[in-house]
Amino acid sequence: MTEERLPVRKVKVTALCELCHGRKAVMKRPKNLQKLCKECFYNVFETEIHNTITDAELFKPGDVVAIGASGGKDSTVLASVLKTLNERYNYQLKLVLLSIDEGIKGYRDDSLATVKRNQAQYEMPLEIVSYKDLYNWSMDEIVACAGMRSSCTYCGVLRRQALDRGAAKLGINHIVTGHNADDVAETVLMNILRGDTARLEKSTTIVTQSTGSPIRRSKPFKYTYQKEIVLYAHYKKLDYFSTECTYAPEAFRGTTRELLKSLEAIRPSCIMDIIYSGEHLTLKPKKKKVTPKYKNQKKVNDEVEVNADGSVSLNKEFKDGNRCEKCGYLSSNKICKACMLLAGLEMNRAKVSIENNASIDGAAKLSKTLEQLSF
Ligand SMILES: Nc1ncnc2c1ncn2[C@@H]1O[C@H](COP(=O)(O)OP(=O)(O)OP(=O)(O)O)[C@@H](O)[C@H]1O
Repeated sequence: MTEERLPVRKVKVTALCELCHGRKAVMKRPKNLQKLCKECFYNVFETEIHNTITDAELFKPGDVVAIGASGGKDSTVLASVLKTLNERYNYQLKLVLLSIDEGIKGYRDDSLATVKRNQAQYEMPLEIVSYKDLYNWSMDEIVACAGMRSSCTYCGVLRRQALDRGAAKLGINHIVTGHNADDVAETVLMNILRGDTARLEKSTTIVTQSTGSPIRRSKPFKYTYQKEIVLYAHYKKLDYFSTECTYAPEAFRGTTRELLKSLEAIRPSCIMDIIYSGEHLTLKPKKKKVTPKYKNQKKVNDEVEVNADGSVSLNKEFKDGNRCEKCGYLSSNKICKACMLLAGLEMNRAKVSIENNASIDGAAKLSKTLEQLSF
């Protein structure tokens, strides 16, 4: 996520807070340009998140909830606000920090140091799960093998499963993430621009769950502006890590983000308006699948269906609770997405190793390597 300058609009020193009418206003609230003092800002910011949580009935007393903690501003503010609300409204939650170490030198190692400090500051247990341990690949190795272009695709799929596995290891079935209103609006816009109606339908859902997984994910910041998260972290002096990921952000998302920022500058409410539009979109019912013309004509390849993302689904008898044939983790597909990507990487690594060996020792070494290959 692009790090931005502190989004405080200048307010005349004499202006009073429009909520308490007693204290001096120190900012114009990014969401609606209301002039507020610090205390009233904290209050509306936290109360809106509390309302999101209660309206969507995200938690129930006694829940153990894992906070996806990257050390960045969103998840750090999320940990801080959830701790505050849990105490203020007696949610009776047990909060745990769950971090994924993707293995990105100079980035994730530093941000994990922040999460470790947060662990002490917020008095929450911390679990760290690494790509290297789970998949035997770090992101640095993946990029060295597959290049920068698709790094976000690999990282997204692997992180999703890593978070699920980390939560499962702790016996937790609810993960909250710091995805905010800007992220949600950006996703709606991106799916409209791509004509991706299947994803568009789901892009504003506050609670999601992968097929086959018992673990729910939710976004308590669904209606929280990124600029307000930055302001809150700044005024509260929260300890967070603010460096960009070493690898390039997904190009199309980056462009959509810029578009959204330009729109927000002209009309701050457009972030909420896009989310509202996404929530109220009604899509045409999907066309029914074409069935074979003749009763006795058997569908070719009845057992297996290849999905748009390259993964393979079994026929309808393959139900939730099934496991990936390669890694054994829960998956509604025969081979889970992570294993599909990793298999592609292994093939690439083998290819690179063949090419390297060929240049050193020539054809004899190449045929020897080929004999050893098994996919
Ligand atoms: N390495 C990680 N470990 C645990 N959770 C993560 C990790 N990376 C991302 N997340 C979760 O996913 C959310 C969105 O991640 P994204 O990569 O979009 O970063 P971001 O918007 O900059 O968030 P943050 O400021 O929290 O880093 C984060 O707020 C966090 O809850």
